[in-house]
Amino acid sequence: MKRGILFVLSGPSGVGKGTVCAALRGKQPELIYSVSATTRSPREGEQDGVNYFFKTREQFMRMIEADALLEHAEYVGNYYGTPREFVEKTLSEGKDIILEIEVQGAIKVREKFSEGVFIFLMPPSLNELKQRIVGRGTESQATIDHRLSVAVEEMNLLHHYDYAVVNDEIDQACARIGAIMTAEHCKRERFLGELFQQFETVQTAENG
Ligand SMILES: Nc1nc2c(ncn2[C@@H]2O[C@H](COP(=O)(O)OP(=O)(O)O)[C@@H](O)[C@H]2O)c(=O)[nH]1
Ligand SMILES: Nc1ncnc2c1ncn2[C@@H]1O[C@H](COP(=O)(O)OP(=O)(O)O)[C@@H](O)[C@H]1O
Repeated sequence: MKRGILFVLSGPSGVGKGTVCAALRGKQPELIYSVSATTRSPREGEQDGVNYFFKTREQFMRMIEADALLEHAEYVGNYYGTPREFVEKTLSEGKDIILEIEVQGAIKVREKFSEGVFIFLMPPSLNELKQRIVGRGTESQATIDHRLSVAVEEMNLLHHYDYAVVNDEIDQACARIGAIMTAEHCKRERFLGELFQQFETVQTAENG
């Protein structure tokens, strides 16, 4: 059976990964989303099992020991990780999956899934990135400062990715990601091999 494609959407905090992913959900209903585990406390309105699987540090450490995470990373004082089994099951069922994760984790996933498609979401400018982190209003000033300094370092990791997408307007960013997904499907279409064989058979018969 044809395997699904693993897409990884990454980029600095505040660039709009969550917003773009939520918009993509509406536009690409067949795409499956990986729900991460985290030790971060839930924000208002976040639900366990929907936004994240919220774990204590002990529970998270047990998941690491049991090799239940495809990758994990510490980010601004909390742990985040991708549950392995769900990703592997989805891909083996021939469905595409998208991981919305920070850059260290994305680089670790690349080591295991070199055939994955890695997309780096870029802010239109550093100033706009600052505005988005502050404007979201979910973090304390100290966390905002920490996230901003991490974001500047994260921008240097762009070369690890297959594509860079600027998130200027949400709809446009989604359209660019949709175009990448279509192109990656075209690259991998296995039926093209069969089709080609049919032509070859006809050609051989005609020539013979
Ligand atoms: N490595 C890794 N990063 C993750 C995972 N899940 C979420 N993240 C990233 O962790 C960072 C912090 O996430 P969060 O606290 O929800 O804040 P926000 O995404 O910036 O609103 C973001 O860059 C997320 O994309 C994961 O499973 N693994
Ligand atoms: N294209 C955009 N234009 C303007 N604001 C945006 C855009 N994308 C995201 N935002 C805003 O930026 C803030 C950070 O977005 P979020 O999706 O939480 O980022 P991330 O998941 O990368 O940390 C949110 O307040 C969101 O509404």
